[in-house]
Amino acid sequence: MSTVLVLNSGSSSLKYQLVDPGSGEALAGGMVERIGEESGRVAHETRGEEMVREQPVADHGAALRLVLGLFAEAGPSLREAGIVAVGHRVVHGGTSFSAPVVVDDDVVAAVRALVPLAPLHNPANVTGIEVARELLDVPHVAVFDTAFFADLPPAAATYAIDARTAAEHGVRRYGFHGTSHQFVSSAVASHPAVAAKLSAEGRGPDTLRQVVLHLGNGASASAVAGGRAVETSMGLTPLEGLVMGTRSGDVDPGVVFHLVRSGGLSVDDVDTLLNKRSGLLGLSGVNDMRELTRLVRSGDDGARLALDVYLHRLRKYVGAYAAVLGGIDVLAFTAGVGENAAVVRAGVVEGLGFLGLAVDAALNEARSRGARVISPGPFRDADATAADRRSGGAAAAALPAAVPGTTPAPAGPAGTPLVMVVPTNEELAIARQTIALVG
Ligand SMILES: Nc1ncnc2c1ncn2[C@@H]1O[C@H](COP(=O)(O)OP(=O)(O)O)[C@@H](O)[C@H]1O
Ligand SMILES: CC(=O)OP(=O)(O)O
Ligand SMILES: [Mg+2]
Repeated sequence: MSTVLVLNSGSSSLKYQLVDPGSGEALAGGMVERIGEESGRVAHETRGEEMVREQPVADHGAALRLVLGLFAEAGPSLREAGIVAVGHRVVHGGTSFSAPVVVDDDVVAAVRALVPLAPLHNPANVTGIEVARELLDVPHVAVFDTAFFADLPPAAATYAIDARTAAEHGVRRYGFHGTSHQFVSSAVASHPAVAAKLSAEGRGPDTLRQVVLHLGNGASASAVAGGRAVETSMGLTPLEGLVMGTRSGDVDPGVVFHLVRSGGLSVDDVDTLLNKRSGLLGLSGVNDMRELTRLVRSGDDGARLALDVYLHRLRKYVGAYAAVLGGIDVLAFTAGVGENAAVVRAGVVEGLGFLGLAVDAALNEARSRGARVISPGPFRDADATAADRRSGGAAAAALPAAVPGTTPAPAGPAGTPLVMVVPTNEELAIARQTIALVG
């Protein structure tokens, strides 16, 4: 067996997974949280058993040493598991990287040079790579969040600001979460229900138009035409676009000038405000979608407004991307919120009936693993039908609606878009790209 250790180093966390790219199986995985804080925590899971430790973790070096210790103690042994490489998630690849690369000193220097464009993410990525190279004597591969979007059409990648200034400072739309958007859009394209739909319409896969919504703590949308990304909501940095857990997404840039000139905030203050104290957290006091929906159910007005702003932004993007694509065949939901929050999926689709989008309530609320169709109509897979039977009403209770309900468009046999839930697996995608390079 050949396995890849995948590392996703965040500013105060280290997520990891030992993956067999051949079978797709995760042999172990976990997360070190609150690195550099007074109280740290690590949870390591293997063979369905979780081992949790609460202890201070000084830095990313200490975090990785701790993780390697847990592999030795709780298994599996990295050597026996046949580790052949480490795959690193790197958030910003700038214009230097449009594909995975084997890490050497020059690559580390280039990732470090991109820190000003991703101050929240790239410093941790650099540290993670440096520490891992020291501790694990196997090839290391960097897989970039930006790569899938490296070839966006110029009209989508270009900001309408002075061209010379933009070029001088590398100002353009880069896009992020690309590993996830690529994984999900390709899972959509190879799904039997999608193949059946295209075949019924007499069309090839190169005509497939998808909108993918990656809704996690960070959130982004992409428009994918025939497998190629043609638009995405994150920009120069992962701050633009959708409303996120703690990030504002789109705001008028004038807000920044106003807060600096008249509000007495420094540029760093505004950076922190928009990245860490905005989004759902800024509007409602909580950034976790589970807590937010609980507050909405309890009648909390701030939470209701936060959810409405979140859903309004999503509907706006789906409509815009349908226009960019000249139509929509599949709307796919993924990541923590997209995969689990039926209420969010229903809330996005509500009001988009004019595009032919609709969800079947039972399918939407079924708890089911695996990629599945949740719209009504003929192109449903066996998995969805089974999920339908299993659901048995355990689904999320409907929330009080602020948006007037619209009647879903009747499901037509052909031409009607599918709404799907497609679990993302960035670790598997990184492991596969890593092994493809060094295997
Ligand atoms: N069962 C659930 N219902 C609603 N939201 C959920 C559920 N499980 C996870 N989430 C939400 O998913 C988000 C985290 O998504 P995730 O993709 O893990 O984020 P990230 O990788 O960016 O840390 C959180 O807002 C969390 O509330
Ligand atoms: C790029 C980005 O926003 O990543 P994350 O969602 O992991 O913060
Ligand atoms: Mg994520």
